[in-house]
Amino acid sequence: MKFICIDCGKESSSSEFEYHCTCGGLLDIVHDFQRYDADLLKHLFKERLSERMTPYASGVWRYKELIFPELPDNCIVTKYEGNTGLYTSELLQNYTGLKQVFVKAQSENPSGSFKDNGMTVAVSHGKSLGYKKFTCTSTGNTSSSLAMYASIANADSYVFVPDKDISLNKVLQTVSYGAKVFSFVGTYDDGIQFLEKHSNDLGLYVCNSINPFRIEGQKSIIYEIAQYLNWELPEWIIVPGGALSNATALGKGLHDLFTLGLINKMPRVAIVQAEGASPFHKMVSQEKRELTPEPFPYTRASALNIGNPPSWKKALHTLIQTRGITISVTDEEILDAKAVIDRSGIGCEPASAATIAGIRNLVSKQVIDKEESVLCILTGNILKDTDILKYYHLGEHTCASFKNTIQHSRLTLNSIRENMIEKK
Ligand SMILES: N[C@@H](CCOP(=O)(O)O)C(=O)O
Repeated sequence: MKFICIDCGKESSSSEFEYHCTCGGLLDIVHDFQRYDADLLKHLFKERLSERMTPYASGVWRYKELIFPELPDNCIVTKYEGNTGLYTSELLQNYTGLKQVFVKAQSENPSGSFKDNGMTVAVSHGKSLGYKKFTCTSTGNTSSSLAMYASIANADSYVFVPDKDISLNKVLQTVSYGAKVFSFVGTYDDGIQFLEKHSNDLGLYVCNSINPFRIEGQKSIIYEIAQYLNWELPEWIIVPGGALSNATALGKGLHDLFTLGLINKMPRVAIVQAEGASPFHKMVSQEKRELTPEPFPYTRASALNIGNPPSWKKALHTLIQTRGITISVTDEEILDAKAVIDRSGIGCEPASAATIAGIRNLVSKQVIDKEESVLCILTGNILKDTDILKYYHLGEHTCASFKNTIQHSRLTLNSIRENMIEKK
């Protein structure tokens, strides 16, 4: 394994682990895949599906050879993450206008978000280097995931969360797993800059997605999708875009699968941002070469409250290699799409629903054809943000196409029953 700077191309070896190159660019991990044969890999990954309670039962470590082959098994910190469901529903088909629409529910991960796929690898790497103190800045999913794995590794976690516009549920989850949580004035972007400057002095191992091991782990999401679908991917894969680690890992995973001959066609990728936090979409749609940070990002999909996504260059690479596109959607579109995902029995946090909202939009503009097959990645669990559920179902939200109101009345159970019999 080697580290290559995505800006200047400088190579460094795995013994000199840093998050950045000396030029300031982010690092990418490059493996030697020459030695692998596609059929042997398929066979190995299939055999491991019958593992139980071993690291290889994990939907991440099943693919260890493609993620972190050098890691000794006794350093693996796992909660058997991955192995999440792939679903479709008639409601989603009707809502998007597509005949074939799948969702991959990373929301079913142990801490309730896709971050677990990357976090198991980052914390395992940190452990292998002897770290006992882990850190991140977060809108709440990264922090919950880190806090959970750090506790399993018998280590400490120090988490920095913005003091507003994030979900309290996620902060409470983080605290409950045992993290020391610091609430600060500023955004995720300020937190990243702080950690980039000070984590080394503080002896902290950073678990945000500027850490390339996070990206290696998150690649497993598309590996798993490909394996479930017998190594034939849909024509489109859609992801929400905040810090852009999801889009980065997707592009890298697709590149691996294609290079190894595990798939023979690249799907197209669409990255969906929330209108109030869409610096990447603006850059792409205006054909600019540099991202202009947004100092005050705001969306109700709080996981996407990011104005200066650190991985934008890596995500741009994903777009280039997949003939990908970007789009932004309003909070209203996100919440209506979320209601449909929830009503389908799948459920998700608001950020995830940006995908379905994006698809609906792209289908109506005929960018995605109704006959094409589409899959989107759901990032977080329905209970990650209960304030939004209250707002949508009990509040003043009026434009919901699936408004699912709770019957509020002072009726006795008997009179409710009589009412129901009458309506039958
Ligand atoms: N929504 C994320 C923010 C991005 O975090 P990172 O792990 O990609 O650095 C969160 O849950 O914090």
